[in-house]
Amino acid sequence: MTDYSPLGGDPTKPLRLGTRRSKLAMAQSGMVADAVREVTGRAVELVEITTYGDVSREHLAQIGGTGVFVAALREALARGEVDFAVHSLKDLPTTQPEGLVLAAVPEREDPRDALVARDGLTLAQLPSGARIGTGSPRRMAQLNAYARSHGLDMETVAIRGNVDTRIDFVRSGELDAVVLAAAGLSRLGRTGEVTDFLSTDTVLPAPGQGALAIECAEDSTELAAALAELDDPHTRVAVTAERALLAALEAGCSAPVGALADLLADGQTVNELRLRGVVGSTDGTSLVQLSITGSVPTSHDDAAAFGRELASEMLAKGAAGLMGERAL
Ligand SMILES: NCc1[nH]cc(CCC(=O)O)c1CC(=O)O
Repeated sequence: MTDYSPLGGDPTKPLRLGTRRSKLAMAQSGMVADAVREVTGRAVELVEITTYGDVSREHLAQIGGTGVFVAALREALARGEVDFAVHSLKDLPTTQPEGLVLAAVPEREDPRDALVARDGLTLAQLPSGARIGTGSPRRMAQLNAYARSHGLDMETVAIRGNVDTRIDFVRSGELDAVVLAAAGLSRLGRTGEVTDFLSTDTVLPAPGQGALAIECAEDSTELAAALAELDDPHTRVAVTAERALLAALEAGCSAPVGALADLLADGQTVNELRLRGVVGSTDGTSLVQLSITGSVPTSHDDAAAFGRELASEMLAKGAAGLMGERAL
């Protein structure tokens, strides 16, 4: 595919966007397709690709955690079957494979986790004995730590599945609440079902949560340049710092690691970046939670250094010992 340039050649040919087939992935890809049509003036067609993460009923962690949703899309890219692919950034492994580039990270949606509980309950209103469903060790660790510090007797229950499956646990009365990414619900037009947007002081999201990643082959230089118009520099800086933290902790997307970089503004001027990180045991008995603030990084390397610095401070406080239980 060395001299294959999707933006050159026949302009009547649609650009092929590789996507997972879940409702959420299709919604995300549809939004990106619209934006790409706008910036390129080209037709964009969605090519659905089934990934192992979509067909397996096993818990994500058991089938290898990091990257199960991503591998099949990348293979299709590498084989030249699609021109570009859209991923949820939080599902992307932190190492960039040879030959592929992260052409754009568009403006991030709400990064917070959201509670969908019975009877409109907020986290603070959940009664003792409440059962909360989540398959994420990161969410478990922080929810259990919250319960402990508030003297609440809550139980986190391991579940997995798509958005409908997870919300059905609440509808059916099997669970009192489930926790999902607010961004996913928003892209599906379902924020109305959220009963509480969880404060990032209580639950830090996964690194990159709420952001999308648009990836293409490195040698599709014209396409990469066109896609770069969809890049949001502030989001890019934030997620670069968050993912460098994750990488330096040597953790994957199923590790109990939360991170969020905020740009702090003084009036209209963005002048500082705050990066918060957390790692915890899933039972919530121990959490290492730290934050650093500094001037806004002006390069990819500076943003990554920001993440590595927080990681080394967390490791000095015992973070490594809390990631032993990879997965559930
Ligand atoms: N791990 C699955 C996954 N990957 C991305 C999202 C939501 C969208 C996003 O974070 O951008 C979800 C679902 C969830 O965590 O509820």
